[in-house]
Amino acid sequence: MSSPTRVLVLNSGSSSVKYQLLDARDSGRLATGLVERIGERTSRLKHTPAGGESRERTGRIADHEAALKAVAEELAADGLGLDSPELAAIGHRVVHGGLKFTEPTVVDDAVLAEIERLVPVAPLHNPANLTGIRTAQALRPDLPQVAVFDTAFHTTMPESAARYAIDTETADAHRIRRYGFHGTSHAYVSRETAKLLGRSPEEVNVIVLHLGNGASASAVEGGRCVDTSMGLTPLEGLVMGTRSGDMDPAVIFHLMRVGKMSADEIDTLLNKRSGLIGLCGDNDMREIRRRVDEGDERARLAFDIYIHRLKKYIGAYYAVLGRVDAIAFTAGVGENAAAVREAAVAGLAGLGLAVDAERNAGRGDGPRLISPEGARVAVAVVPTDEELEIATQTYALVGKNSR
Ligand SMILES: Nc1ncnc2c1ncn2[C@@H]1O[C@H](COP(=O)(O)OP(=O)(O)O)[C@@H](O)[C@H]1O
Ligand SMILES: CC(=O)OP(=O)(O)O
Ligand SMILES: [Mg+2]
Repeated sequence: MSSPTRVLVLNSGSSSVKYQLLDARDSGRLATGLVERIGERTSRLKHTPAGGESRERTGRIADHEAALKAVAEELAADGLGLDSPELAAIGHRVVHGGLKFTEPTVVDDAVLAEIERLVPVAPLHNPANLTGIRTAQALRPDLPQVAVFDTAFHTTMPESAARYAIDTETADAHRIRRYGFHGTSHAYVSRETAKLLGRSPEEVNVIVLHLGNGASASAVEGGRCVDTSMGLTPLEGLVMGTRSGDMDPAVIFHLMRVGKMSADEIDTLLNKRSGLIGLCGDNDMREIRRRVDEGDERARLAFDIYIHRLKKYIGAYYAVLGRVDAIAFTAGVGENAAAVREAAVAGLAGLGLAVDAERNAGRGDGPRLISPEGARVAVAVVPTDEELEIATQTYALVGKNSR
């Protein structure tokens, strides 16, 4: 038999698991799916086999281990079970890899220990990633498990961008620096943007705006990341669905001293009850736009704060790069919310930035330009595909190791 070519990719979030089974030879998808609201009574698993009808399971799925077992059952029902000899590896998105992991890595006990050590700086993400890996190991102990790190793409940032201006000894003692996240997406989208322009990644400077529930911006110079908006943890930077992004760090001391809140309470406040949901009670951009259109003032202000921050990062990264060839909008909000894209570049004609209203309102599956004909800077919608990128990297590593 020829060597196996299929890769199962697991993207385990704090309360969700996204997965895809792909054939690495042709990037073809055999099945995709999502488990949402893990741990709640209203959990939902949606499984879609390639070319077939989607199936749904509802009802409580207690934890990530149960979620993965349910995923394995759904795959088995399509004859794509984890016991398949055609499976070459399982690829995992791991959010925090610190500075150690600059490349995709086959998981062993030392790698697991390092991911565990980084839990305090990625408390929403790394624990779920670990459970995903351990459950997959238990289901297929013979298969290579490959970790693909969100932080890897950002390890090229110069020290001037990566360091905070705090006491160096203290920073070094606690490994405090800016790591950046969503790197797999920033890498993929910046390359796809170059392709859209008909140029090689080395030739172009791109600002990537990854706007999902978590959101981050990056400045990519000739294919290398030179700055990004998330820092030690995925809390810094843009306004997000439930996270505050940038603010004066003294807000924390004030809440401790005057608000009598504990560190854990403030952590929860800033990570889970801030951002759009803290500002207006909704974190879904569709709902916020609907409310704005109805004249809701709180939703309007939340939207304006979100856009103001985004615009500041566009300006900052324009300055960091000096020359910008393209701005790429990606992830759930970036790919779908025309109103966000329009507002983010409104008034920036002086920087060569504009969107064409008709192009911006249009839809399409692949990467597309939304700037006017002949614009100095291309503005584009470039769908991200973290799962495909993880599968490609996983297969490249496993293939290399087996040769
Ligand atoms: N049609 C749409 N219009 C506006 N926003 C959308 C649309 N579809 C999805 N979104 C936004 O995308 C977000 C999810 O993005 P996604 O990249 O899937 O996030 P994550 O990977 O962090 O879960 C949702 O919270 C929602 O606000
Ligand atoms: C790192 C991060 O914020 O990831 P997500 O957007 O999936 O929450
Ligand atoms: Mg995401």
